[in-house]
Amino acid sequence: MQPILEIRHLSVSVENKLLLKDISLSIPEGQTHVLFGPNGSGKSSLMLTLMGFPQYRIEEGQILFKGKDITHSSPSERSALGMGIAFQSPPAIKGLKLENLVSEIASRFYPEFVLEDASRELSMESYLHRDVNHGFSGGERKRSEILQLSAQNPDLILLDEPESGVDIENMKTIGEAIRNILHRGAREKRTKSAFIITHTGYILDYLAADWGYVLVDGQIQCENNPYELLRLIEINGFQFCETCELSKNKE
Ligand SMILES: Nc1ncnc2c1ncn2[C@@H]1O[C@H](COP(=O)(O)OP(=O)(O)OP(=O)(O)O)[C@@H](O)[C@H]1O
Repeated sequence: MQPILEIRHLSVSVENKLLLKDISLSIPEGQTHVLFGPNGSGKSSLMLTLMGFPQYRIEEGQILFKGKDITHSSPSERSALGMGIAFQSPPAIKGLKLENLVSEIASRFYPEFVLEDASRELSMESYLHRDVNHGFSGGERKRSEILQLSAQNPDLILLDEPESGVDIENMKTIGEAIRNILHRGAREKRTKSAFIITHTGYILDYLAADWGYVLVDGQIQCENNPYELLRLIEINGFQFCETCELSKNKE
């Protein structure tokens, strides 16, 4: 089956500093893959590169989405093709009501979206009239991000640390909402796909993750079952990658 996302030998720089080195991976349609790695290893940079943010300069390699070469496509072209992202630290937008933003997203991407149901699911009803993320707490910003993703209904969901700043109760709300987006329309076709950055792995309690990678210093050090990788990281830290038997990349 054709992968929904394929990254081939991708190297990326920001401000003349090489951040990502020779990254190759492939996410089959319907699968959820996970990206682990220490702070500053380049995880967010990879997500933002995938979404097409122009400050991330592609030095080498290719990104294919649904078989189409999107290496040089704009973020709006990528979202039109079915790619969506929830940021690690979503920005506030003064003067734009959350309800108007979400309705606009739904009208462009997913007209079947029912704002009332989705905002109830995420306990966001009382935030709809407020400016997007303005004065929102960390957890409220995350729920606002997932509401926007829900209205976009993308085929590939990029999630940058969905747990950060979220309490345990809200983690359940967010985890279940993400799972519902992934399974939406599952009767007609396969589950949607996701690529998720996580430090704690809490989100993995709500999703069935298929594969995981450990990124260290801009390179994928090893890859394998994500639950096993998380267990090893918890016990040994990221150093285990250097000698790990799980590595598929090593000669
Ligand atoms: N736009 C940018 N301009 C300058 N430096 C950048 C930019 N984006 C990323 N970097 C640098 O690239 C490195 C990797 O950052 P990145 O945010 O991708 O790491 P990360 O693995 O997501 O870290 P964390 O787990 O702390 O979120 C960092 O040293 C960061 O300062």
